[in-house]
Amino acid sequence: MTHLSLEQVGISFTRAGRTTEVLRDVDLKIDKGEFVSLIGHSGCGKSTVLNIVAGLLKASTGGVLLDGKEVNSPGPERAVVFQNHSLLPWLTVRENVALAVDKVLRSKKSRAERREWIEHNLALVNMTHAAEKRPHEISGGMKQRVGIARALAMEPKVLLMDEPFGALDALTRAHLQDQLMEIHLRLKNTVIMITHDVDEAVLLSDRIVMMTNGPSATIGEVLTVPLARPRKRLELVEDPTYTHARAEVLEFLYARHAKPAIAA
Ligand SMILES: Nc1ncnc2c1ncn2[C@@H]1O[C@H](COP(=O)(O)OP(=O)(O)OP(=O)(O)O)[C@@H](O)[C@H]1O
Repeated sequence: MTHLSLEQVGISFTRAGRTTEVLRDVDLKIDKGEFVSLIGHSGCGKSTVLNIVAGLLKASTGGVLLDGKEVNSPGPERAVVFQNHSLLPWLTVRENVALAVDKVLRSKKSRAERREWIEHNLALVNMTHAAEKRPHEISGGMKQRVGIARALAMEPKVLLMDEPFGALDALTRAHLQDQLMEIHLRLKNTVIMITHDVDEAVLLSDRIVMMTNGPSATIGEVLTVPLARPRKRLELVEDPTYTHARAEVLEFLYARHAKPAIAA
């Protein structure tokens, strides 16, 4: 059975009496453990797709199935990491992770097991040393790492990431991409990640889902990235499979589906 399935997903929004169809017939099947990126021009509807999978928005047509069950509300089996960390500022790093763990795993793990699980997830993103700090005392990259730890600590079936590294400088971003690849290799979570960064999409993904421009946006093409794992960014720079995949995505975005305003 397909793990996660988007079936004929469509959505329209009505604003001031005008209805716009943002998504139409979005069909996608994702296997357990797959890392899928969503890429497309700004405003095409990537976050809307993710929010429908998260259960934060309801599709106007079609729907989403996770392990055969229809998704119609948010749930801890679909954890979301946003671009701008959403940590509670008055809690420490450890308390932020603990809040999610205590809420979601109270009935599954004893108090001692939960304490251990919190430490395990902080260690997974190398944040043990800063566990007592509050969000304003740590860098943007560290906050994103805590956000990822908090999401992973909920033991989600699917990790949904909306431009998780978009606000970070290039070096921090590369570091977190490497960490995410390592975590994914170890835990084999199913991931859907939105990105605007073509290299990030190729480096991290098993498949890259490329969306057409809206309104009525849909999936234009899906590119499989047949690169073995673990992947090493330095070794990939000159790998023909890597450069081919990169060129395919660039051609989709800037030739076949260029934004009308910037089309040559
Ligand atoms: N709740 C809403 N009500 C009305 N319109 C909405 C709503 N949510 C999204 N939209 C519209 O849907 C379209 C797609 O938005 P969305 O944020 O999904 O795009 P995106 O591809 O994620 O953009 P970006 O890359 O800039 O983040 C936009 O035109 C947006 O204005």
